[in-house]
Amino acid sequence: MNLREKYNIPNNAVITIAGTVGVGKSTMTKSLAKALNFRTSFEKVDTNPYLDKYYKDFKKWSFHLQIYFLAERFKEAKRIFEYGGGFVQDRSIYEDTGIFARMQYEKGNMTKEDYETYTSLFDAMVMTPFFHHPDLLIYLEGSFEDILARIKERGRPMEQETPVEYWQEMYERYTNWINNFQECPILRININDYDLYKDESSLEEIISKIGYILNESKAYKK
Ligand SMILES: Nc1ncnc2c1ncn2[C@@H]1O[C@H](COP(=O)(O)OP(=O)(O)O)[C@@H](O)[C@H]1O
Ligand SMILES: Nc1ncnc2c1ncn2[C@H]1C[C@H](O)[C@@H](COP(=O)(O)O)O1
Repeated sequence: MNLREKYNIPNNAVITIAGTVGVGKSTMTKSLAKALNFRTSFEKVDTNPYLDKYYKDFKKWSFHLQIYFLAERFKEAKRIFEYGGGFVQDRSIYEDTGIFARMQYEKGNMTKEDYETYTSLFDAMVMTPFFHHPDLLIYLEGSFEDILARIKERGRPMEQETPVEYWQEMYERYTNWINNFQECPILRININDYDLYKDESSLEEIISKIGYILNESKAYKK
């Protein structure tokens, strides 16, 4: 019996991994999908035509980048829908709107008109049949110092050159955002409580919690 069956996780479940930049979403997405035999949905970073430019000039590129991410997330939502679920997704669409777009608008790096265009496009997209809330959002959290160390260790040049205040503000926004998040069930995991590299059993513990929450929320929906 595999771990998905052992913990009674439906094979059409959609699990989204959320959390600030560098916290460990992609690493968790890969490990979890492998253990559950699910497909993965990743963000495009290396082939993103705006990301480098965005980090160099937020004001000029914020709107372009948000539209790009929104289009990508929508295509992924459609792909997940067409497969009928069974996915682990690296970052949710809610973070694009609730964290990044909002932050750049509030900092004056996106005009009111651009922000309204962006949010109306988002609202129209989530009304389509392709878009479903995830069955579970796993929120990865840790201390700001630990997360900053991971950004440094990963070493993407554009992120190294970004002032630490950007990461600090994002960290604080994430803390507020998750405390008010209500779109789907949440599992909060502290990055000090597992080690996917050295301790394989820590993933099973996470999967058992996922199974518990998914089955609880299923019972609640009945
Ligand atoms: N469980 C972990 N223990 C130690 N280092 C980790 C762990 N998960 C991720 N990392 C490291 O942290 C950095 C950021 O991880 P990544 O998964 O790319 O984060 P994200 O997708 O949230 O930006 C990478 O260098 C990765 O190797
Ligand atoms: N919606 C977004 N706006 C701005 N920047 C974003 C958005 N979504 C992701 N990003 C950036 C942050 C990182 O530099 C890369 C990849 O994110 P990660 O959290 O490392 O997976 O894209």
